[in-house]
Amino acid sequence: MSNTCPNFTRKCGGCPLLATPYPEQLAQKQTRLQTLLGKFAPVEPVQGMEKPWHYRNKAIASFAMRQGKLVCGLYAEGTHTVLPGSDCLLQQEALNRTLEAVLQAARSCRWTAYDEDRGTGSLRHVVLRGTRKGEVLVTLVTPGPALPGSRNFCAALRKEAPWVAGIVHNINPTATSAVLGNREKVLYGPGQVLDTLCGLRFAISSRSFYQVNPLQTEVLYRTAMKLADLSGKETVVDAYCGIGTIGLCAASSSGQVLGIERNPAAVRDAIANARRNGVRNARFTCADATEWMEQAARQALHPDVVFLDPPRAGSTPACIGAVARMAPQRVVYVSCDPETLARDVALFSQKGYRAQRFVPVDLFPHTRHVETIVLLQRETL
Ligand SMILES: C[S@@+](CC[C@H](N)C(=O)[O-])C[C@H]1O[C@@H](n2cnc3c(N)ncnc32)[C@H](O)[C@@H]1O
Repeated sequence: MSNTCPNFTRKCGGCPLLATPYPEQLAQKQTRLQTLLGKFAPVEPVQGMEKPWHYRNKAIASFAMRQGKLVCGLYAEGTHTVLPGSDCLLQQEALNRTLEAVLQAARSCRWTAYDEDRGTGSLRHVVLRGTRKGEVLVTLVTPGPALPGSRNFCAALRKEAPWVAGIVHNINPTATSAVLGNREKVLYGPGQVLDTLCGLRFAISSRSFYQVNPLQTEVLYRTAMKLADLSGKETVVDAYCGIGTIGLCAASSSGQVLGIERNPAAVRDAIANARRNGVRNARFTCADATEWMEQAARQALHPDVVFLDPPRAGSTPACIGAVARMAPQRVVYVSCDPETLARDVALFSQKGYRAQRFVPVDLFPHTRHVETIVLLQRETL
């Protein structure tokens, strides 16, 4: 497929590698990983996608006014200038169609874009979460709680886009770059959508972390399970667990799973996801991963396997130190940033954990990002 994205020349910045053939993108990622991680253990070939298009299940678009008309689209890179359009090559096609339908429904309600300087208008952003079945959760973000005509909006949107399974109104009065605020009101449906990963069903709400590429996430999680090599008896910690996906995938092959996550909405989703899937041996706690690990180490918890899947910034020296004091046989570290992974693997090796192999999975074609899993094995002294 050729680069036919109009925003590529207008520079939304979402896919900087679009002009590079996909095999060449994978080769570049491989070289970078080899340079950063090859000194610790073998780096396996990056597992790419057969069809690296329309994989993203999440879209964030912003509203603006152009010649008196409401428009919606991505920001031009590093700016707050909206590039109108809904034809992204990375987003699921259902999300592109939904963006167009949201815009039409908002125009039919005569809504206008929020103007930060004048404090006028109502619409800031729209966030879409899609499932593999093609259902979509729509979250409209406004600066205040008033959204007159929201019933008409829901009716118009549902008519245009019957696959929309939920509509949420999020209120974000802050002047920061955060898209979503803390207050929400469900306008239509259950306020979340259900997706299937590795045979389990997961509810996703607007504010929870959920991997953006479901096909490749299955490759990632299956690899993580293989590296964890669970026998059915182990105590497993899933740190930075989000909505519980990794821990719940591990639960049927573990004795017990303890999931740790800082975002309360994600923890609520994780608990509901365990119930939804009939998982009885998983518990989820809302806590900072470092604080939880330090306390667990003080209480002499001895997990057999620890999964770590931190955000881009990686884990912390204190968290890694506490994990090492608990002395699990295996640590399976899932990372979306090779630089912080290299830093943390070096820390683990000082604490007696040897990297066995790195398995990279390309969750983000046409971007510079790549996901990598490493198995760290405790060395016997
Ligand atoms: C890369 S996501 C991984 C989520 C999950 N494992 C998955 O595959 O969907 C990282 C998660 O860590 C959470 N997080 C970030 N900092 C944290 C911290 N200090 N303690 C606990 N959780 C944290 C985020 O809210 C997010 O859900």
